[in-house]
Amino acid sequence: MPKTIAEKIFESHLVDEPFPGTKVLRLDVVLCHEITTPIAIDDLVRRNKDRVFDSTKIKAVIDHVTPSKDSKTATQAKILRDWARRHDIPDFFDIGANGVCHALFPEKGFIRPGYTVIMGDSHTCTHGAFGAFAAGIGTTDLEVGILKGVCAFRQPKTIRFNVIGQLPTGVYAKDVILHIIGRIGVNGATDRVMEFHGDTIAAMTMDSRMALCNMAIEAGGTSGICMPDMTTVDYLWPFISDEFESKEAALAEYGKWCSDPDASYEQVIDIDVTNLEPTVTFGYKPDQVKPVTELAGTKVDQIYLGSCTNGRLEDLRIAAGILKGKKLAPHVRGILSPATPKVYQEALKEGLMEIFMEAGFCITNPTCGACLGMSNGVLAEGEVCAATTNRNFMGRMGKGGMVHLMSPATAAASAIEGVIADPRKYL
Ligand SMILES: CC(C)[C@H](C(=O)O)[C@@H](O)C(=O)O
Ligand code: SF4
Repeated sequence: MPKTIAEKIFESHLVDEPFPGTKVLRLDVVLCHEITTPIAIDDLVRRNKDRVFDSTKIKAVIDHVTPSKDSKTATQAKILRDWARRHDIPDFFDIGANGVCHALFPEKGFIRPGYTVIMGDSHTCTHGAFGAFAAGIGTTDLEVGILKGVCAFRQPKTIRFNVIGQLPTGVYAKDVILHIIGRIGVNGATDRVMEFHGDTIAAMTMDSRMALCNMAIEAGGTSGICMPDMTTVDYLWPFISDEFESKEAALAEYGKWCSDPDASYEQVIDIDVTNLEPTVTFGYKPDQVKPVTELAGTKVDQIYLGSCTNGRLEDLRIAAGILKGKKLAPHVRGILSPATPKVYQEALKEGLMEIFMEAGFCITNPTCGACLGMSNGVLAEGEVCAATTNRNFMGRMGKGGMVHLMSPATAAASAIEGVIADPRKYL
């Protein structure tokens, strides 16, 4: 019987089916950060179950608030740090080596096609860019995952998105996903896998595919998934070259995880991007989107470049390309949080950081930072931020603050003008 990628992954990882439709899957990796994991750790300790199923399959990072800003966040970091040391978790990333989880873990080669991945974080769907089934889960599931290396899921239904056409100049993966969310709504894919196909996706880099899959959850999606292809293999090659004789051999193996051409879907949605415009949110829900031309001129106080959506090297290159030789508008603050130390270093080497600094940006260490309004750029009441992040909920970046989600290009153009601006005139 033809199968979708999620069906193949479910079948190959099935451990138990305690109730019809509820599948207990073996986990390939359990990812952890310092906001949600300490709650699970404390509970496991309290119940005398302070164990881990396999320390090599657990990856942990302090990323949300780092360096810690107060006693509470310092304690959260300490609980995670002590736990990682206690259990000899080899892949633990502390200050100096840390970065935003959904950028750092793929960059380290921890995610592979066909994997099952969980994390106590809603943007875990990002990792589906590699052809993995990756889902954000709650504390109880995280505890079970840490302890037993399994997680129970309902067999998800899949919505297939056929994305076709060449992206116009100034239009990126972020615009595509904002457009999709705008079209199907914040509940449009609730409890569904969002499968991305088509020549537009095939032409995307892994950085772009991660930006795309990252926001599946903003439409309610459990996981966003792209089919593994040569782009996936190229990205992973430094980590897998010992396992395969050639890239073609790796592709042959990973290609097994692609959905069968005649697999059945709950829904198929066709998206032609040929005439897509740079897209920006205007409200407090990620599905409230408009073409940038309709929002151009909206005054902003802060520009934020970063996050697990758009804090990768490709994003910094795009923004720097627009900002080169230009300055921030006088009334605007610019904050850049590179997603990982590697992104930071590469951007330095390429001269991108100089461009940002010359433009007047403040560059922070790699962190979630302002994205969730906990540090490094919280907005004051009534302030407006043009952000490359993924959530515009009321108060997300600070009480009474307003967030407009957009691509790094649109954010860079807005930085120059001090109002939401169309990036196409700079390209
Ligand atoms: C802190 C964490 C639980 C949260 C999430 O799961 O999404 C955060 O990453 C966010 O983006 O709001
Ligand atoms: S960058 Fe933002 S959205 Fe991503 S994990 Fe961190 S807080 Fe959540």
